[in-house]
Amino acid sequence: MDQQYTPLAQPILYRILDANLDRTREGLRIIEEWCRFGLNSGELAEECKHLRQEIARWHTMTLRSYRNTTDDPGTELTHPQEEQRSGIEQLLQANFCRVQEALRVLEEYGKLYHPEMGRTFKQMRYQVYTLESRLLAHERHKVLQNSYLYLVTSPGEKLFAIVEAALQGGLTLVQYRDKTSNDEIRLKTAQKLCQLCHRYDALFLVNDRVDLAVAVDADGVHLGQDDIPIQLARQVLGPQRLIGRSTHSPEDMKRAIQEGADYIGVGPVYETPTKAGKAAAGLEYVRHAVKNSTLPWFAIGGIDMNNFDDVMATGCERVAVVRSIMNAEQPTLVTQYFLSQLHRVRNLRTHKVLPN
Ligand SMILES: Cc1ncc(COP(=O)(O)OP(=O)(O)O)c(N)n1
Ligand SMILES: Cc1nc(C(=O)O)sc1CCOP(=O)(O)O
Ligand SMILES: [Mg+2]
Repeated sequence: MDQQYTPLAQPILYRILDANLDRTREGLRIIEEWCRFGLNSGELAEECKHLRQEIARWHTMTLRSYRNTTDDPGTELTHPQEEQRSGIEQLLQANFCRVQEALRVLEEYGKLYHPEMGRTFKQMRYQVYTLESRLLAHERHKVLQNSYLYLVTSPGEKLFAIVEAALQGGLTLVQYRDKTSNDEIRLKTAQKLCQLCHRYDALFLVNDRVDLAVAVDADGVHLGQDDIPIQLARQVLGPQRLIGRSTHSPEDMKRAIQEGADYIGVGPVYETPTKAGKAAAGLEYVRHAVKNSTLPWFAIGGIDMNNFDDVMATGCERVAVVRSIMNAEQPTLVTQYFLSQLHRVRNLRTHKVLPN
């Protein structure tokens, strides 16, 4: 592999290759740690390890012997953003970016070193793009699986303050729902909410609007029965974003599962002014979901602290609310209350104190 290209370029070329082989291995190691300890995904961790091993094969003693860290001006160059990360998502994104850039360098300069190197690193760059997509999808599904409370927002002056207060209370799933504003406002609001949610490592979905979800790089979209088909939304959003579907009957549920939704809404449990004129599907439909839903599902519609125990008595384990949090005097406390009750019921069921 240590084939000489031109005597003059060799030390420079070797230093470039050494530095970028190091960069890819380090970046992949950081990603691998998250796959292993954060996501508990042996499969993804194994893929990172495999890539690192493949890279190590090219990182020969000869290339390493050209390293000269003391004279490298690049070691002093850091960007302020490198010193702070707002959350795991940003940390992963920064490291994927670093790995992909370094792979591109290896692909180009590698051509001057060995004909096989350019091809290998080109292939690896595409493998890393796919890994990034799979990891993102895995990450989103994992947060969804662990989310038991879902806040669906309503417009208002205190929107951002309320959502942040709920996030501080431990909320991990937020849907932006605004049926009245114009698109300019919707876009700006969705952008801000998306950033806010991601700062707290919470998922951010957009109600109805696939285009807005893509525009702000949201984690997914929530579609009603009258919105576009799931297959079409999937084509636009790709496999790594989440798609939720409202269901109001056993037939809706069956169809949403068949069509590939990632989660469903089950309701309205009670009649609610938030969706005035819509008849309640009732607790009977919630019981149907307990027995039949193979997807994560959220009971929604008129749920508050007073009727929460009745909803949970059906066997339900996830709820979505609008007014209970958006109209609360203390959204952090209400969020904490819901989350602690949802956790308590799950614990009692696990220990068979309550029936499943
Ligand atoms: C979690 C969740 N479930 C159901 C709905 C209702 O969606 P949809 O039927 O599309 O009605 P609108 O919200 O668009 O009025 C939801 N938004 N979220
Ligand atoms: C937006 C929405 N969708 C529903 C459904 O059943 O699909 S019920 C609902 C409104 C939920 O608001 P609140 O918590 O204020 O009652
Ligand atoms: Mg809708």
